Amino acid sequence: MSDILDKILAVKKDEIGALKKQYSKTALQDLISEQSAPRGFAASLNAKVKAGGAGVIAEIKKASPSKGLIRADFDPAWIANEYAEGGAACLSVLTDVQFFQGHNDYLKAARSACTLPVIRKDFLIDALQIMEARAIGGDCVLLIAAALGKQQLNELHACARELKLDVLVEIHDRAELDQVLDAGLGNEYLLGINNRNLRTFATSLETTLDLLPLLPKGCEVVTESGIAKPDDVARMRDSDVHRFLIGESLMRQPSPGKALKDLIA
Ligand SMILES: O=P(O)(O)OC[C@@H](O)[C@@H](O)c1c[nH]c2ccccc12
Repeated sequence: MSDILDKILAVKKDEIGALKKQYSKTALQDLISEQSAPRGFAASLNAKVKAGGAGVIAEIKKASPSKGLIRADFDPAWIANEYAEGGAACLSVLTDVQFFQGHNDYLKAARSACTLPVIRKDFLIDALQIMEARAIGGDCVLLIAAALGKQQLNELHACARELKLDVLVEIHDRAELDQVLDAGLGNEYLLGINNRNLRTFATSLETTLDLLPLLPKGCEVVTESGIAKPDDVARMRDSDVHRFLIGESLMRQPSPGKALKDLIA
């Protein structure tokens, strides 16, 4: 039986086919050369943590396959400003159209509206999509271990670094952690632990807490998904996890910025 991740990846393969028809590598390189230098994504996140705060990647997400429509009143530029004022270190913008009702234009709008660095949140399995991420103004890309083999992970990471993009590598369990550690990425990446299983949608903060003892020393870990209450943040920070990726709980509030402030106060 094919699960949601398989379904998404099948659509991505079609999208990559279309992208290849639309842009040659040189055409994308031309678009990239028109972009300003990426804003330091990891640096912004780490600066908040160094200063003793929570480093939050605040997510701009209209809908998801597990929750359906999350926010009807959806203005990415306005939300980006809310998040910036609420103390976010970085933004995450969903660009997947079919499953998350995202768009590349939402990333452009959010990034132009503020000075925060932005991660392109999508299912990236081809170098062309990494180039596209840079061409639309992304500062960081997500690489999902569950969607990639070791060698692909290594190649896409190298491609991103060459384009001066930061990388968030996402895992969900021990096997994926081993896969990432074996992929030979050096230490130039943020390690995201997704508390949500992308195949079943089951979400538990224990996912992060259980994997912590297995992580290499000095690993810059980001806990992702299901963070909804100040107590969730406190629990993580008590376990020395200071970087967060938070979407839904903020997007559901009338003022996402105020919600962020309250969450990390
Ligand atoms: O809305 P939440 O539960 O706060 O989760 C945000 C983020 O972690 C989630 O959107 C996410 C994590 N990894 C992903 C991979 C693809 C799409 C989405 C995601």
